[in-house]
Formats: sequence, structure tokens, C-alpha cells
Amino acid sequence: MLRIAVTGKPGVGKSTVVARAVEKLDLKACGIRTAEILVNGKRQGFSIEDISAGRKGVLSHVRCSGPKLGKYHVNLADLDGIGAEAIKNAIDCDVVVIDEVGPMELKSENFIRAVEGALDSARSILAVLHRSSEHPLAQRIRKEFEVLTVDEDNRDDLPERIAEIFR
Ligand SMILES: Nc1ncnc2c1ncn2[C@@H]1O[C@H](COP(=O)(O)OP(=O)(O)OP(=O)(O)O)[C@@H](O)[C@H]1O
Repeated sequence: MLRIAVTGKPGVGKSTVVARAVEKLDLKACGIRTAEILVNGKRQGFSIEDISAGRKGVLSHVRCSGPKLGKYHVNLADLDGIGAEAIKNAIDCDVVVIDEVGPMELKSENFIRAVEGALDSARSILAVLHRSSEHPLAQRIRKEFEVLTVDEDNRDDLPERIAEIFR
């Protein structure tokens, strides 16, 4: 059972490191990935996708309802219905990917419980951790995981380093 989290400053390449590490591995990955929703090059929000089921929804958007974080509203329907469900149902796979545990995701009690359930299980987890979250779940991940900080110098090498740990 492996527990690895990557952290680092915004936009440094955390999601890319995780995605490339998974690509390098001959493992069945499940869980979630998030990505920007760009309209004419401008960020309007974030999408959330169940990696194994391929279901995709809206995590947050400038124009939706839900708890506000900066200019975005967090869409609890998809965060719960796709995000928390993907992590809860992540049983028949080799590694649970959680991109990410951050302020948006932590608006959902269902998401928090789903991640706690994964942490309490024997499953391997590869997570992106928001660097400054003081939420108890973020603190638990910092304590229990091997935490790797992504920067411009190591981001090209980290995917292979993480893949090596899993092999
Ligand atoms: N190794 C790399 N070399 C060059 N560009 C990169 C590299 N990794 C990521 N990028 C670019 O940097 C941008 C941000 O990448 P990514 O979404 O992985 O960062 P992040 O740290 O997860 O961001 P966020 O803080 O928004 O979660 C993307 O446009 C991506 O293409």
C-alpha cells in the first residue's frame, strides 16, 4: 500500500505530474481528475471527472450556484455525485487518484468522508494536496503520506520518480 501526495504552488504542474506518473504505470487507476474549463482562453471554472467511469461534470463555475470560493461557485451536485462517488466506488483498481484535496473539494462533507474512507482502507493513493490547506483532512494527509513538492526544476523528473516508487 502506497500513499503519495504532490503539492506545490498554483499552476506549477501538480496535476500533470500525477497524470504522467499514472501513464507510466501499468496499473488500473480510478478516482478523480480535475481540469480548467476555459472559454476563449479565460478560466470559467473547473471540471471533475471519474477516471475509471469517464463521467465528467462541473466542479465549480463562475456561473452556477453553491458555496462561493473566490469568483467560483462550487457545484456540490457533481462534487458529490461524481467526485465523492468515484472515490467511494474505487475498489476494483490498483491506485486511487485524488486530484485534488483543496478548498473547493473540502466544501463537500460527502467528498471529505469519501477520502477518509479511502485513507482508512488498504488502498494505494496518489493525491494532489493543496499546499496551504489547514483542514484536518489535509493535515492528516501531510502526516500519513509521503509528500513531494513540485517545482519548476523537478516537475519533469517527478513522474518517473513516483512511477518508480509504485513499481
Ligand atoms: N513539466 C512541465 N513543463 C512545462 N509545462 C508544464 C509542465 N507541467 C505542467 N505544465 C503546464 O503548466 C500548466 C499547469 O499545469 P497543471 O494543471 O498540471 O498545474 P497544477 O499545479 O496542477 O495547477 P493548479 O494549481 O491549477 O491545480 C499547464 O498549462 C501545463 O501544461
